[in-house]
Amino acid sequence: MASFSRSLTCPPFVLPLAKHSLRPSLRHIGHASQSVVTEAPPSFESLGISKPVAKALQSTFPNVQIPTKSQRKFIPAVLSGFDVLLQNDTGTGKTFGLILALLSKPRQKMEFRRRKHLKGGSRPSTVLVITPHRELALQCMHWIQSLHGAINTTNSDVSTLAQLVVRGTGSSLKDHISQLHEHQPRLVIGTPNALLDVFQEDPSALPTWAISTVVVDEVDTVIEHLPPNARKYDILKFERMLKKHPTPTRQILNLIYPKYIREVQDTSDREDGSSEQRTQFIATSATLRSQFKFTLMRKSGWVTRRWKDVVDISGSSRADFASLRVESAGTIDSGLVQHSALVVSPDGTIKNIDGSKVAVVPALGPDEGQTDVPSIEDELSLLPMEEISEADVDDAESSPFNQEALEAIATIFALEVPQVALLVLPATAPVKWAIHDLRKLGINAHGLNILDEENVRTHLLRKGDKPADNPTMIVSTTVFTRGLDLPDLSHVFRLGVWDDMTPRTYVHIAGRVGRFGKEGKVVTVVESPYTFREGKKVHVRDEPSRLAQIYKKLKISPVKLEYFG
Ligand SMILES: Nc1ncnc2c1ncn2[C@@H]1O[C@H](COP(=O)(O)OP(=O)(O)OP(=O)(O)O)[C@@H](O)[C@H]1O
Repeated sequence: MASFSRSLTCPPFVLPLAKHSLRPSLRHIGHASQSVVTEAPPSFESLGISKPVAKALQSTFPNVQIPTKSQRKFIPAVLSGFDVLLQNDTGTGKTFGLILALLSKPRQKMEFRRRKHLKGGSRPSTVLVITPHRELALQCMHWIQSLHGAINTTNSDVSTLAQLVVRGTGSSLKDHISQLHEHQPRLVIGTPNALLDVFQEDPSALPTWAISTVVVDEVDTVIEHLPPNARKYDILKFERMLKKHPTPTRQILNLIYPKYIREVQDTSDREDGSSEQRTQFIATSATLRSQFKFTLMRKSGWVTRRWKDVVDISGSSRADFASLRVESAGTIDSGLVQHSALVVSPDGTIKNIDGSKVAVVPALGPDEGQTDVPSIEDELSLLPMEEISEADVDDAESSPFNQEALEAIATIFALEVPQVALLVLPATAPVKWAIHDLRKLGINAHGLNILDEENVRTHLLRKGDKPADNPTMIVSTTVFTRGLDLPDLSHVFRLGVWDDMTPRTYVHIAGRVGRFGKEGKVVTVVESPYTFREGKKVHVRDEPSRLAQIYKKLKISPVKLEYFG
C-alpha cells in the first residue's frame, strides 16, 4: 500500500526550494529575513485553513488577522502531509498556527492490517500533540476551547474535538482512558509522562496505528540529545543511556514508529505484510539546533527518509519587523524589548550592571499604553503552587531569596507593570517561597498554574492595554515558561543567573515579551560575586560576569533603570 506521505503533491504555494546542506532534495525553506515581500499577505483560508476554523478565528482572536511569515510557510506544509521540522524565532505563532492547521486537517479513516490484505481494524485518525509541560498543553486546549465555541454549530462536546492528557488536573489515568475510548478525539494534547501512562496501561485507548500526525512541540526539551561537539566518550555514554533509560517522548515515538518502520522506512511492501499509513512527523522549537535536526532526520527513524516529503523551515523573521510589526520575535534586536540588569551588593545597595546605558526610548509605564535544559519530566513539581501552607514556610528558617533583590523587583513591578508580569526563577528554586515573599511586599503574586482561572488563565487571552486594578505577578521556573504565551505580558523578571542560564535560555525567557509588535522589558537581578562551599571546595559565583557574557554574545546593550544608581 502506498505510504501516506507519498500520495501528496506539493501545492504551488509551498515555497521555493533551496539546496540543503544535508540532502539536496530536501525541501528547505530558509531564512525568512532573506525573502522580500512584495505581494499582499495571504489570508488564513488561502493557506488551507478550513472555513469554519478561519471564521472562528476572526470572531475569537480578532488580533490575529493575517498569517505571520512563519505560518505562511508551515501551514500549507502541515496540511499537505509533509514531515515538518520547524525552527523559527520565539513568538512567531508556531504553536498557535499549528493548532489552526491541525484543526483544519480533514480526518482520515485509518486502517490497520495485521497481514497482507487481512484487515485488523479501522478508526478515525487522531493527531497527537506532545508538549513539554502541563501549562503549555492547557494553553493549547484553552485556544481550542475558545475556537470550538465559534466552530461548533452542532453543539458537540469539545471532547470529540480535542482531549487533554496531563497529570495534576484532577482526572485520573482511568478517566483519560475512558474518555479516549468514548470520544475518539480528533486531537490529543498531552505531556510525555501522562501519555506514556495511557499507551502502557491501555494501548487500545489511543492505538498508535490510528495516529495520523504526531507533533512534538519544543522538541529539544523533550527528546534527549547530545550537545554540539560531543566527544567520543560522551557519545558512547549517551548511546548506552538511550538504550537503558529513553525519555518518555522517545518511548512514545518508538511505539508510533515501530522498529520495522524505523529500519525500513517507507517501503511499500513490508516483509511482514503490515502496511499502516505512515504517521506525519512534525517537530518545532525556537531553539532547534542543526545538529539535533540532523539526528532527527538521519538517525531517529521518525522522519521519513523520502527527503522530498520533508519540509525544513528555519530562520529568523527579525528583519521583517520594520515593515510588518505584526510579525513577532522582537526579543533581541527589534528595539521593542528593553533589557536591564541590577546588581545587589551584600550591604543591600542596588546598582545597574556595569555598562548600562541611558534609555533612548521612553520607559514603559502604565499610562503609556539547552541539553542546556534540565529535566522536565518530573511533573510532580507542576502540582498547583498556589496554596502556601504555613507549615511549608515554617519548615525553613528563612526565605532562601535575597530580599533586597525581591524588593527591587517589587518596586519596578509597582511602578511600571500595567497588567501582568512574569518572574522566572532558576530551575530548582522554591517558587512557593518567592510567592510568599512577594505577597509580603504587597504584590499580587501567583504560581504559574493555568488551572487557576481567576489569576492566571485569564491572562491567556489579550485584554487590551487598560491597566488592571491589581496587576498580577506570575512566578515560574525556566523550564516551565517554555512556549508560554501571555499576550498582555509587559515585563519579564529574572532572578539570578544560575547554571541553567545560557544565551539560548535567555532568548527563550526574554521571548515571552516583545511578541507580535508589543513592547516589553526584561529585567535580570543578580547578586554581586560571592563564595560558597560545596564539601571541602570553595567556589566563586560571579553572576554579573556571566550575565555580561550572555549580553555580549547576544549583542545586547543593557539599559539603565532610572530608579537605581
Ligand atoms: N498571525 C498572527 N497575528 C497576530 N497574532 C498572532 C498570530 N498568530 C499567533 N498570534 C498570537 O501569538 C500568540 C501565540 O504565539 P505562539 O505561542 O504560537 O508562538 P511560538 O512561535 O510558538 O512561540 P514560542 O517559540 O515562544 O513557543 C497568541 O497570543 C496568538 O494570539
